[in-house]
Amino acid sequence: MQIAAIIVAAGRGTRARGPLPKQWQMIAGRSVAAWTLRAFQSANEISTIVLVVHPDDLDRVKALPEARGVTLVTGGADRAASVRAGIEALASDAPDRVLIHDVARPCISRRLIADVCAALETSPGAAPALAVSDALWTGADGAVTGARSRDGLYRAQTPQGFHYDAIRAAHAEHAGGAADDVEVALAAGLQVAIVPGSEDNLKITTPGDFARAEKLLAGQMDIRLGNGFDVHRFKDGDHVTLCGVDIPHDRALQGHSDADVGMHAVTDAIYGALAEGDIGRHFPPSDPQWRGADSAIFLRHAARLARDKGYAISNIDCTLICERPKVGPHAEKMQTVMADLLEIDPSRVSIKATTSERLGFTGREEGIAALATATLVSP
Ligand SMILES: Nc1ccn([C@@H]2O[C@H](COP(=O)(O)OP(=O)(O)OP(=O)(O)O)[C@@H](O)[C@H]2O)c(=O)n1
Ligand SMILES: C[C@](O)(CO)[C@H](O)COP(=O)(O)O
Repeated sequence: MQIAAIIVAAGRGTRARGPLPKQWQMIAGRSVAAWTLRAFQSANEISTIVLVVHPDDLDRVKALPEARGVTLVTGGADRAASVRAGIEALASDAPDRVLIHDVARPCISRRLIADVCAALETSPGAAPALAVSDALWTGADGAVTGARSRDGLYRAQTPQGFHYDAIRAAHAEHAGGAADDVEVALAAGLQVAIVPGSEDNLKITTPGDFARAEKLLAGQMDIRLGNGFDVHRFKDGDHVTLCGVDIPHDRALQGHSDADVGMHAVTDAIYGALAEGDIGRHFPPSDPQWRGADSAIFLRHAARLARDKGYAISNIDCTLICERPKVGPHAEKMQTVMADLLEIDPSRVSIKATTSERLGFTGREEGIAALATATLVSP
């Protein structure tokens, strides 16, 4: 079952005001768009993300680490046109289902995404909403002119989910002017199930909404720190592999796998932050299938585990401790290789080295040690 998410972000946020469109303004340490993307990136159900942006924002979005791996599409003159652009971008490799979400709802929870996906098992459309709980009036010129029943009235939220082919056809037929995709679906005769929404899933619309969203996101944030330490002794050989880079040397490192001591320390730091033990627990040295294994397997596994548990890797810092070989000339390549395996921006990966002033086992060149720290952030 392929479920895609379309995040519409091509609006100008005029009601929210501010120096930038609301999706590029910062709350709780990152942009509104980054928070929204992260929520969908950490949802296990979602396989593809399309971000629909304004043409003026393309450079800004390309510089956003959270936009890595996301399909970018330029939007249209109104929300519906932007949604259609997102839907058409998926057509060549059509998903089974699609969730359409406002970028301006950054406090969306993984729970709500999962609930909408689950409701699509039995309905061609599903969307979160909250029953209206205040009394409803009509008014004119600052005075109440009447009362209305609130029975059966709901406040609509996003993500609004649909079977892909059905919502694509519904949007293609619609004359325009719909407030949301549920309205488009209803016009095409699709049934839409109501999923209980959340007061926290607010849409940033006016300036006061930023503070409410900031409070919710700052409160939700779970920051985890892990450390890793590893040592491998030298043996005869002609190169060492450090942080995924082969470096010619007059010795090699001994180990059950490829003995990439730096990659092992980083992998253990991630497992540590997740309280998930260490490499030995996930890839027992007693198991012959890991003999000589490429350590990238271990690192990818740890990074995927972090994502599956809803964490983004915020940064990695690794120190290699050896007299030789010199790490400096290879550090940039190591940074790129590690960032690629971790699926994060290279600016979030630090690889450095030190000698131990010829003291101890590293000083006597009996082996290489590595020490790493990983910071994971949720949501
Ligand atoms: N041409 C448009 C207009 C809106 N949207 C998106 O639709 C969502 C809901 O719209 P709204 O909250 O009204 O955002 P803006 O149009 O940006 O705000 P405003 O109406 O205050 O200018 C937002 O995520 C917005 O970026 C879009 O993708 N393309
Ligand atoms: C889609 C929506 O968020 C559902 O509540 C809403 O209709 C968007 O309205 P806007 O006027 O475009 O902000």
